[in-house]
Amino acid sequence: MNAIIANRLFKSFEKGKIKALEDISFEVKQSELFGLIGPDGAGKTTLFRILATLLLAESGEASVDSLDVKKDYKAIRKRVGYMPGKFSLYQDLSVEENLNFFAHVFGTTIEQNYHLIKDIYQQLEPFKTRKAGKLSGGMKQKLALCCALIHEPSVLFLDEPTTGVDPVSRKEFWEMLKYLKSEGITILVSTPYMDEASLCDRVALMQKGKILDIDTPEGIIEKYPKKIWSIHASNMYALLQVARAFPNTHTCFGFGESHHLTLKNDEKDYEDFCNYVQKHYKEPFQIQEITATIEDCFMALS
Ligand SMILES: Nc1ncnc2c1ncn2[C@@H]1O[C@H](COP(=O)(O)OP(=O)(O)OP(=O)(O)O)[C@@H](O)[C@H]1O
Repeated sequence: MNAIIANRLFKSFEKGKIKALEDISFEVKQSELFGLIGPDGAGKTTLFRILATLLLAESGEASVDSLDVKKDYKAIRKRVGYMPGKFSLYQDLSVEENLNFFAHVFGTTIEQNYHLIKDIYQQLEPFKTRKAGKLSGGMKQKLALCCALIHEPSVLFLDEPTTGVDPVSRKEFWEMLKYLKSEGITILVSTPYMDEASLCDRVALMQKGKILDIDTPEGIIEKYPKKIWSIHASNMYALLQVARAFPNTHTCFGFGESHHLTLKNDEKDYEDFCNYVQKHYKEPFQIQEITATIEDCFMALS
């Protein structure tokens, strides 16, 4: 069964000048961990706001748990946990006060749904009297997740929950999401970090209000259309200049500690490329065929 359906959603701002969403359609199955992957301005927040019934689309339909976002907005709000990207907590309230506040709004108590938040809450408990504004980034995100879960939602909307969070907390956060999924909760999560795509069941790659592709992370990688190589040398900048000057270079981008290279005619150009670099870069360099990452796929699609 589909827990979320978006069908041909359009939304623009400033009298149509900014097209935030253009023909967005996708479905998320029950208990699926579905990622919206895309850079700033892709339209992720706008999409969350429409699905969370906080904003109306110009056209198109959407439903959450088979309820219509327009007609049934009150019922949807009771079933959905929404963690907005911009901070959702009351900075001057303590950890415990924030949780109690959200529980009270939804007519429940911390005790009633403790099983869902137990693992995260135990990490927060030593700081329960600390004001939310004084927590670290990772702790704030954990508290915000607890607050979004307090009424035992069937669907969770998490807008960039790991942005600005340290790598250890990011890892813990994703482990928590896996647990929540195993509890039957459907999760729609957005992230600008391409490496987090592999942690989702399926992802939609988004850019400038459009969906470029929807698939499992493995499916997206399998569809990558070209051979790809990683190149490395002591002077990475000079290597990039030379690699880009080779007439049959298709793309060459800096990628962490190496550059990722594609050639117009794939392996047919490989030898000529190596000879060209040897001639113009003059110093030793390493080249190795690799499997594309989600980021490579994103670049190829955009
Ligand atoms: N209320 C608004 N008024 C005008 N433009 C808006 C409004 N909300 C969003 N936009 C614009 O719509 C586009 C999509 O924005 P959105 O916030 O949905 O993207 P995003 O993928 O969530 O990126 P970010 O992480 O920057 O929020 C952007 O160009 C943004 O500037």
